[in-house]
Amino acid sequence: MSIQVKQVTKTYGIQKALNEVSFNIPSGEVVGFLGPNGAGKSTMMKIITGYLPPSAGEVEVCGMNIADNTLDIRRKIGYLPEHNPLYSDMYVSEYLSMVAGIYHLPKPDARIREMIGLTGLTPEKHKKIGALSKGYRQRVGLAQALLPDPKVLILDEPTTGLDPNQIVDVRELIRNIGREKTVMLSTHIMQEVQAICQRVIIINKGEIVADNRSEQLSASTFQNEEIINVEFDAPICTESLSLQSGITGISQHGAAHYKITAPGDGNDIRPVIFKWAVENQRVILEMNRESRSLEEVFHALTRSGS
Ligand SMILES: Nc1ncnc2c1ncn2[C@@H]1O[C@H](COP(=O)(O)OP(=O)(O)OP(=O)(O)O)[C@@H](O)[C@H]1O
Repeated sequence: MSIQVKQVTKTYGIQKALNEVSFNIPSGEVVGFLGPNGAGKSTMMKIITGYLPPSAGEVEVCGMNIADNTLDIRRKIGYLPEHNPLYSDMYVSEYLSMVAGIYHLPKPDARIREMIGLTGLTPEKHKKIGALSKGYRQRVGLAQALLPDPKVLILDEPTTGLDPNQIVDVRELIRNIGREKTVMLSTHIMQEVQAICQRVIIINKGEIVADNRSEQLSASTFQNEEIINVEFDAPICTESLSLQSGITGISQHGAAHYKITAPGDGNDIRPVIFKWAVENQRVILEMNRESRSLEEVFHALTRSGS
């Protein structure tokens, strides 16, 4: 197991930022850590990387307890904090040399060249960091996080503030890195999770509210409801259809287009709709199960009051 978080609580004065949070991340998994503002994402990431101690609970990274092995663990973790702290007066190569020195890397020049290539910094490597665009500064942050060849990469909102082209590039970079390393990334962007992550953990008000494979999250969240979209050849009598067993609701969307709801109990409602259409001389032009977007899942799990 790469990361084991056991019953972690963190309080800042009277503010409880994390409340008995537990999860495990196996080696090689790319996990999206989602939550609204103030949910506790950055706090959790700072605790995993050893920059903040938990108030209670334990964290193990690569089998080592963070409280007893903070320095060893920092060598195993690459960390890109939310506000990527860089020295704007340093040149890209100079900054990466300094980071390599901190880690006592055996062949720093070769490794720096490799990371500059991997993160696409080659055309900008002779510039001062202060002269770089935000996207390239983010790449410098990723390059420093990757320099010691960490087993685990923790990325706090890695694409925030980037333009759409830079977002695509940095996502592609993270996807490639995720083939070899355990990656945990926080984000507010749902498409980012769908594009990069195999698994999603959603945190709200300091507590985990969902933890599932990306593709299963929707079904597990909306397990008590299924929606079928049906387009008939002409408007139908909804009262008649709603009397069929298993149908809990019908709403009209367009001339002959309906959303039909049924309990998500594993019973397929589509044959019932089909049979009703035949008996009532209606033709079904299109029928499909609606898949809920990750946005809807996020909203359902984290809207205020939940
Ligand atoms: N140093 C601190 N002192 C006091 N309270 C803090 C401190 N750091 C964070 N908090 C509080 O803890 C809670 C969790 O904050 P955290 O930064 O972990 O959330 P987040 O999910 O990363 O939010 P965002 O998406 O806005 O970055 C918030 O209510 C925040 O105000």
